[in-house]
Amino acid sequence: MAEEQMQQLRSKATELLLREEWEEAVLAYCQVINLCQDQISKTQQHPDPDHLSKLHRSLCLALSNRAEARSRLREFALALKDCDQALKIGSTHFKTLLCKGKLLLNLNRYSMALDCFKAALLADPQASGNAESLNGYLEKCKKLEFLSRTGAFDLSDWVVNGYRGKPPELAEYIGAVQIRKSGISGRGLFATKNIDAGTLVLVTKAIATERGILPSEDSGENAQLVMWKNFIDKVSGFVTQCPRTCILMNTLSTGEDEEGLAVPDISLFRPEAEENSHSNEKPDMGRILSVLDVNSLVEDAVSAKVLGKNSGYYGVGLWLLASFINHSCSPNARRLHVGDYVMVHTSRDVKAGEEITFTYYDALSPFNKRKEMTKTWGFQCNCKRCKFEEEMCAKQEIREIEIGLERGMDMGGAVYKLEEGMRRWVVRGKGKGFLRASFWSAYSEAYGSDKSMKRWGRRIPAVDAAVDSILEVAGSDDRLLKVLVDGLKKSNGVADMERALKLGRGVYGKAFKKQALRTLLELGSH
Ligand SMILES: C[S@@+](CC[C@H](N)C(=O)[O-])C[C@H]1O[C@@H](n2cnc3c(N)ncnc32)[C@H](O)[C@@H]1O
Repeated sequence: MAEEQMQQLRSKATELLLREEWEEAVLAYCQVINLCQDQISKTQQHPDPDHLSKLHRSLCLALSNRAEARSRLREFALALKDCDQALKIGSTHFKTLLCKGKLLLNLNRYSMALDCFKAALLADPQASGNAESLNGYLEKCKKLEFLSRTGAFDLSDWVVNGYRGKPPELAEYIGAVQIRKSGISGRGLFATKNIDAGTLVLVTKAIATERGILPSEDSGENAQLVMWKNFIDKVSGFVTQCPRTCILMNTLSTGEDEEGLAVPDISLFRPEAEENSHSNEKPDMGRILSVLDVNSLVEDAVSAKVLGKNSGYYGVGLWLLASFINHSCSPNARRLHVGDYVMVHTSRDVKAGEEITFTYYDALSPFNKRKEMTKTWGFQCNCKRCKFEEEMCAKQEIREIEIGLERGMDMGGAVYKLEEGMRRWVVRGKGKGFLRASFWSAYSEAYGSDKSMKRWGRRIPAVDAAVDSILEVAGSDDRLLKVLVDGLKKSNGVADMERALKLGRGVYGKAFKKQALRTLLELGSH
């Protein structure tokens, strides 16, 4: 009687699994598992000595199938628990090892996933007819584990081929950085050694992203609200399913009392970090909302580039480790979005011990405008440039230039007035770069206008000198790059190509060979 019932339940569960009705399949397998466990506890009374091992086999398979269904529902933690329980019964159960490997791979735990796939191959060298896919997983794990260890990403072919096909496989990577207390606010990310411009400091996959095309009516505000709601749902769903993500989310700032926050060890964010699944940290919805408010990033921002399929969309996401990067108006890093990954690289040379920063808003704008923008972000910028410019911007001439620019003043004249002012106020070194960055729009317009250059060209600095001084304090930026690239195009590439490529590396990072970088800069292949 019980055997018949078991048979029926098993058939029903298998059918649901085959029909890919995952939620129903989970429920059906729960019944099979309960029945198996119940029978196992009563087996002493059974006449057939093989009965117990049969029941164990059934239980192992049911747990394995429930794990598969749960993994499709993205209930990763529960699926992993099922796998572990199944492997306790049959440590070489092929299907379970394969499922566990895939789950670990999904959670970016490459070495552990590799161990599972290797064990699966050992358990069944024919891979139950799945040899091709098992070998595929083994290769993928090895490659991702290598990338994660070395950071040797290369997106060149994909770029040169016009982003055709899927973006290349990326992996979690942490470069020469650590989390420390920051002089800017709370915690920040710091270089542990000297780093060249364009070097990757981290690559990480989003906890969740939400993308859409914003309609032009009401400037897409309603669509943005709907997206934001979907995004919150995705994040909270994932945090509820995955205890590790919950623990990591709880290390992020809510914007309140940042000075009192603990400094987590960066190794916590490494893919091979110990799982502390016994932790009973629970997601708190109010906290999640504040964390998202403070740490979410918009893909298409001034300090970012979006490559490939997601470039036509408005996208928002949460990338855990990137959330420790503070804003500076004198940034030294930028980010690149590829699929659900963010790649953060330095945009100028960085010294050991220096804080890694990018801009949350446009750093090539005047102090007062930046001050307004920080208000929408809910903080007051404490960076060195703001401290310097706060004093400078009290000067009457600077105010006059700001007002003049708003009223359509001749840009060459504005640049001349600022340069004269800096000479009189004895502004030196970085100070010049700071103020030129603030009024970059005037400089770029003046340099781009023949009329303006005819009148002011001899009295204002050469374009190279202005660009260099801004680069030194604000790192590479598209707009600085554009001036150089336009110059290169005008001179048919006779001008300094190496210099443009160096700047290009600051904007795009070093994951591109020369030819790909030229494609990105739209310079063809000279
Ligand atoms: C994404 S978090 C950056 C990491 C954060 N400092 C922490 O300890 O987790 C953003 C928050 O950091 C603070 N912050 C970032 N840049 C800042 C700056 N330049 N000046 C003042 N506060 C800043 C603000 O409180 C902001 O809401």
